[in-house]
Amino acid sequence: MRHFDLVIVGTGSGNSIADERFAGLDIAIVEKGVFGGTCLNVGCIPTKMFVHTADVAATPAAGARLGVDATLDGVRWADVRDRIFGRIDPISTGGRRWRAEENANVTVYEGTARFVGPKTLDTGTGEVITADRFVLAAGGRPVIPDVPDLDTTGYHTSDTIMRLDALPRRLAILGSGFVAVEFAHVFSSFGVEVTLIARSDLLLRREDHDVARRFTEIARRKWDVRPGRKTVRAERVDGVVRLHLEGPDGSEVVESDELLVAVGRTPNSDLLDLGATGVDLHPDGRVVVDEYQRTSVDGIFALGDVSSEYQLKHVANHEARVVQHNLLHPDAPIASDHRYVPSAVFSSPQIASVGLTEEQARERGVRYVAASQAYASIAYGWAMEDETGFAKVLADPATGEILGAHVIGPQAPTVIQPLIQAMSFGLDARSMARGQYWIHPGMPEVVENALLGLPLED
Ligand SMILES: Cc1cc2nc3c(=O)[nH]c(=O)nc-3n(C[C@H](O)[C@H](O)[C@H](O)COP(=O)(O)OP(=O)(O)OC[C@H]3O[C@@H](n4cnc5c(N)ncnc54)[C@H](O)[C@@H]3O)c2cc1C
Ligand SMILES: NC(=O)c1ccc[n+]([C@@H]2O[C@H](COP(=O)([O-])OP(=O)(O)OC[C@H]3O[C@@H](n4cnc5c(N)ncnc54)[C@H](O)[C@@H]3O)[C@@H](O)[C@H]2O)c1
Repeated sequence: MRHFDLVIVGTGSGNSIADERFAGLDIAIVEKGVFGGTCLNVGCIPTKMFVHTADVAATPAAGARLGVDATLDGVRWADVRDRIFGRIDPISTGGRRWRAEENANVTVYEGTARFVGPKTLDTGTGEVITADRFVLAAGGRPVIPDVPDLDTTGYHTSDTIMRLDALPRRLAILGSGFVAVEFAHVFSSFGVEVTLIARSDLLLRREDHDVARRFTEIARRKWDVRPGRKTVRAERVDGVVRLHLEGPDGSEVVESDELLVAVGRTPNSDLLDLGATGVDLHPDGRVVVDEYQRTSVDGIFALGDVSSEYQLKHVANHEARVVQHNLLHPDAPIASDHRYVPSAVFSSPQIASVGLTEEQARERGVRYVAASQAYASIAYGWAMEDETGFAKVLADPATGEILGAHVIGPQAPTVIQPLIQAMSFGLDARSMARGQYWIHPGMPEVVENALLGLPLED
C-alpha cells in the first residue's frame, strides 16, 4: 500500500493548495470528475459567461425607454455555448495534464475516493493509499427533490443545462434560489419562455426582505412565476414535461419542453465514507471543522462546499489558503475569517449582499438603523433611467459601525465592494461617507447617499 505525505480529494479549490512550497512532499490528488471542480466547469465561470451574453441579448429591448429603438435579430445558441466551453474545457484539460504529467511530486488518481479505514483511502482506481495528512475538498452536488416520477420525466441540473443541443421554446425551473434566478435571466434573455416554480412566496427569500420583495415583483413582470407551489408529480407526455402542482388556488399543471431542477446543493461527504476514518459530520452532511479548517481527526482538513455553510467560491478559495498555510506552518496556524462574507446574484437585476439583513438584525436583537437610497435618485441612475434599484445599509446608531449592506440594481456586485471593504477594516458609516471623494456622477454615489441617510445618533 503506497503511503503519501499528503492526499487532496477534489480539484476545485483543493487543487490550488500544492504549489512550489510543497515540492518536497509526496502528494496524491484524487478527482472523480472533470479537473477544476464546480466553479470552473459547471458553476461561477460558465454561468457568468452566459449571464454577460444574456445581458447583451437583453440590451436592445432596454433601449426604447432611452429613445433608442433596436431589435435582437437572434441568439446563436450553439455559438454562445461553444465559445464558452471552448474557453473553459481546455483550461480543465490543461490543468489535469499539468498535475498528472508535469508535477514530479504529484500522483493523480482519477476515481471516487472513499475511506476504508483510519487515514486509509480507496482511490476508486483499484489502489488503496494511506497518508499522514488529508485535505477534503470534495465540494457538493445538486439536490434532487423527491418528486414522484421525476426520474422518468427527465430533467437537467446546473451540471447539464448549459450544454443543451438547442434552446427549448419553454423552460420550467424548479426552485427560487441563486441557480434558478440566474438561469431564468439567461434563458429568458435568449427568448425562452420561463416558468419559475417556487415553494416559498418570495424568490431569493434569504436576501434582505426589501430586496427579495423587489426582485420578486420584477421577476413576476418578466417570467411566469408560480410562488407557494408544491410539485406533487412530474411526467413527460409526447415529449412535453408536465409538472403537477398544488398551490393557493388548488391544482394546476405546468407544461414545458425542458425542466431545470435548482433546489439547492448538498455536500459530497457521503461519497467519502468518513465514518471509516472517524471524521465528524453536521446533521446536514457538512464536515465539521474548527476555525483552522481542522476536522475532528488530527491531520485531516476540510474546506469549501463539503464543510462550509457558505457555498461560494470566494469562501472556498479563502479556506484553501488557510489550509495551505496551516499545512506549511502547523505550529503557527491561522484561522478562517468568516466575519463579512459577501454574495452576489447575477440575475437581472443583480443583487449583492454582505452582513446582517434587517430580519437577522431584528431576530438577534441587534440595535440598528437602516437607510435606503434609490438608484433613481442619483445622477447615473437618471442616465440609466433606472426605476427599481436601491442600496440599503444597516448601522449601529451609536457608533455608526456598518452592520449590513444590500444592493439591488445595475452592477450591484461592484457597487457593494467599498462597503465590504469598510466593514472588513472597521470604517464607520460617517467616516466612509465623508472621509473620501465619491466620483461624480458614478454609481457608488448610491452608497454614499444611503450612508448619509442613516439616522445616526449625534
Ligand atoms: C451553477 C452555479 C453557479 C455558481 N456561481 C457562483 C458564483 O457566481 N460565485 C460564487 O462565489 N460561487 C458560485 N457557485 C458556487 C461555487 O461554484 C462553489 O462554492 C465552489 O465551486 C466550491 O468549491 P469546492 O472546491 O468546495 O468544491 P468543487 O469545486 O465542487 O470541487 C470538488 C471536487 O471534488 C470532486 N469529488 C467529490 N467527491 C469526490 C470523491 N469522493 N473522490 C474524488 N473526487 C471527488 C468533484 O468531482 C469536484 O471536482 C456556483 C455554483 C453553481 C452550481
Ligand atoms: N452567484 C452565486 O454566487 C451563485 C450562483 C449559483 C449558485 N451559487 C451557490 O450554489 C448554491 C446552490 O444554489 P441553488 O439555487 O441550487 O440553492 P439555494 O439554496 O440558493 O436555493 C434553493 C431554493 O430552492 C427552494 N426549494 C427547495 N426545495 C424545493 C422544492 N422541492 N421545490 C421548489 N423549491 C424548492 C428553496 O426554498 C430555496 O429557495 C447557492 O446557495 C449558492 O451558494 C452561488
